[in-house]
Amino acid sequence: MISIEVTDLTKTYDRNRTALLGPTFTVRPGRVTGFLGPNGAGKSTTLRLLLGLDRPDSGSATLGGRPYAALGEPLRTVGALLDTEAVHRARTAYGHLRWLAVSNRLPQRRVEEVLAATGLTAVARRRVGTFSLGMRQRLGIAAALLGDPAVLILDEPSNGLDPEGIVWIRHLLRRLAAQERTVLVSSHLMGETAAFADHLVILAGGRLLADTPVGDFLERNGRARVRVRAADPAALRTALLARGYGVVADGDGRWVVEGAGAGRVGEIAAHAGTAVRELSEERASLEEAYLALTAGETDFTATGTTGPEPERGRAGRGTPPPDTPPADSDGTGRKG
Ligand SMILES: Nc1ncnc2c1ncn2[C@@H]1O[C@H](COP(=O)(O)OP(=O)(O)OP(=O)(O)O)[C@@H](O)[C@H]1O
Repeated sequence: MISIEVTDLTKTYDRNRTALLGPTFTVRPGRVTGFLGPNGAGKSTTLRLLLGLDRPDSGSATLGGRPYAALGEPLRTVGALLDTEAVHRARTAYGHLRWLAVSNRLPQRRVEEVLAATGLTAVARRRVGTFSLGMRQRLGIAAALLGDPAVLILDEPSNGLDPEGIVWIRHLLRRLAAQERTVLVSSHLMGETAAFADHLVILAGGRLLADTPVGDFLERNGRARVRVRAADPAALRTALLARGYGVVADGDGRWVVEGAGAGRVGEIAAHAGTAVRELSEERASLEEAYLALTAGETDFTATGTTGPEPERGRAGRGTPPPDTPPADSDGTGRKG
C-alpha cells in the first residue's frame, strides 16, 4: 500500500502568481479522497508536481516516500488522468493503450482488460479523434488503470460522462478504494464528490483549508436544519422567532428552521401548545458546507443571493441561541 505525501509544498510561477504556499497532507490507501478548492486554489499544480511534470520551489510531493522521477516503472505505481486531450487523435483507442503498454513493459492482456473495465471494447478500433468527450474520458481512465497501480490520481473524472457513466465512475472509485488503493480525485462537482469520497483535502489560495473525513466536515461546516409542520403554524413561527431561530416558509404551512435540531423544535412546539404534524431533520449538503468554508476564498465570487434569507426574531440578530437538546437526547440534537 502506498500513500501520497505532500509536505510544505511551494511553487511560484512568477512574482504575482504563487500557486502553492506550503500545504502538508497525506492521502491514504483504502479510501477515496476528494481534492477540492476554488479556481486557482493550486490543485492542478499539486497534481503536476506529484507526477513529476514540474518542480517545486521547496517542499516535496512523494508516492510511498519517493518522488515520481525515482519510481522504477511509474505506471505500475501510479495511474493518472489529467488531460483527456493528451492522446494522438489519429490513433485508435486500442493502438493508444497498446503503445502505452509496450513502452512501459506491461503485459498485452492488460489492454483488453482495461478496455473491458471502461466499457470501450466495442469502440477499441475507432480513432480517438472521433470519440465524444465521455469516451475520451473513459480512455483516459483506461490508461490510468493499465499498470494496475496502487495509486490513482484523477482530475475531474466525471467530466463529460452521461448519467450512466457518472454512476459507473462512482462505483469504479469505490471498488478501487475497497481494493486498498490510494485514490485522489479532484472535482468541482460537490454532489458527485459526496457520492464517492470518504475523505476531503481542500485547498484555497495555495494553502490547506481542510483535511478531514466527509462526515466530520459536514458536521462542522453544515448548519442543522429542520422541516416542521404544526397544527398552528403561526403560533410555532412566533415561538421560533422569539427564541432567535431563522424561519423560512416552505409551503403548505411548513417551516424550515435553521440552526436547531429536531428535538429543540419539538420542544418549542410543545411550549407553544401546538401539535407537530411533520418533523424531519436535514443534513447539510456537501455543496453548502463547502461554500460555507470557502466563502471569501475565491477571487471569482459573484454577488447576489441564492435563496430566501431566513426571517429572524430580535434574539436571532447576532449569535443564534445554543440548541438545547431534550433530556433524553444523545446530546447532539440530531436523530441517529
Ligand atoms: N503554467 C502556469 N503559469 C503561470 N501561472 C500558473 C500556471 N499554472 C497555474 N498557474 C497559476 O497558479 C495558481 C494555481 O493554479 P492551479 O491551476 O493549480 O489551480 P486549480 O486549483 O487547479 O484551479 P482550477 O480549479 O481552476 O483548475 C493560479 O493562480 C494559476 O493562475
